[in-house]
Amino acid sequence: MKKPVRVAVTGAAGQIGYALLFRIASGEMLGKDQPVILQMLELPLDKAQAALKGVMMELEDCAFPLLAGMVGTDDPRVAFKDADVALLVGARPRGPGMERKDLLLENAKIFTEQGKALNDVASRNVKVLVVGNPANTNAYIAMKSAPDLPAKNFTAMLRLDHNRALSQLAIKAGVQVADIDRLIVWGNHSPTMYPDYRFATVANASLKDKINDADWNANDFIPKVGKRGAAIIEARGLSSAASAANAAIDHVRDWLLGSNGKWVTMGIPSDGSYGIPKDVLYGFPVTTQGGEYTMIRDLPIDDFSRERMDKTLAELEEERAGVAHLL
Ligand SMILES: NC(=O)C1=CN([C@@H]2O[C@H](COP(=O)(O)OP(=O)(O)OC[C@H]3O[C@@H](n4cnc5c(N)ncnc54)[C@H](O)[C@@H]3O)[C@@H](O)[C@H]2O)C=CC1
Ligand SMILES: O=C([O-])CC(=O)C(=O)O
Repeated sequence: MKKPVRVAVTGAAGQIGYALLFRIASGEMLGKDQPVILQMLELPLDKAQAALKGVMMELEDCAFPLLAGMVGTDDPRVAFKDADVALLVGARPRGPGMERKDLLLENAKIFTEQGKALNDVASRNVKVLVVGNPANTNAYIAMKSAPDLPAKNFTAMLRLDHNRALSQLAIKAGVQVADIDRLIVWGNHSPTMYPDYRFATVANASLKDKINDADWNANDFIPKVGKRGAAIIEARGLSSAASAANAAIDHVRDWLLGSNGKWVTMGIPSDGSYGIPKDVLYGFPVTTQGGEYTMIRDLPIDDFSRERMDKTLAELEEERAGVAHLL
């Protein structure tokens, strides 16, 4: 029997938590032979803690053979103690009359505190995925608040955008999702993101040549992927949850177990590549192996792409400036 992996999940009683925890406990994230200990954080409010208790009762009722232990808490230092993986899902949602700036500042407080707690008590090689919005900037704040941990271990979730783009491309080209490789989503997890299939292949042929529709790319595909989150809210009255949990599982599974040469998108701190300033948490194409990711470098960037990559960068720089005084 392998040694259990400690997985911390914040916002554990929320929508995404409910779609995520059961799949982690069943082995879909770390493998069907890998025991896990779930360390779940919720707000110190009676309602949130009661809901968390209910989720833990249901986890118990599943009798998952791989679930080696559970902790439910309102204290980040308990939730992150010795954590090998931390999924930071809980965040402050936008309230009535709240400006984007207020939302940033409220979340900055949460992610400063959680970054510090990770710095103090998590495994020295903890792999962090930030899902809670604004995900890139929250990940940046947590990274800056954890100076003793490797900066490269702080990532933001662009995988839902990547998966959304994959499905739209497969529908348009009449091909299977599984046959598409080399897709990228550059930038921020926001409508400014740039899904880019210039290098994408399907069965080793160019997907762009197969689609051959620049107007669809600019006026249909890019805005549709960018605004998909809003379209789900409009349709469901609630934001994406099962698909977000699924993307979180894909992100961590590929990071830890490898992408087998496939390109995947991760929000990672820039090393200065592609003119993205160092440390900006930006969606980049990577391959993964043995718990490490490697950025795909030196891809040619045309004018159309440069303009979009700079626009999403400008938004991230603005978010970063808005919280700079707290870091
Ligand atoms: N990066 C991405 O692709 C996506 C990100 N999201 C974001 O994920 C976040 C969670 O979404 P849902 O689960 O639908 O929201 P939700 O509101 O259903 O659940 C969030 C949970 O987090 C808890 N929480 C809030 N602050 C916390 C804190 N400081 N510590 C611990 N727990 C805390 C709340 O009590 C709540 O139970 C939101 O910020 C949402 O915008 C959602 C979909 C996709
Ligand atoms: O827009 C939201 O609140 C949820 C989200 O990030 C998405 O679905 O991409």
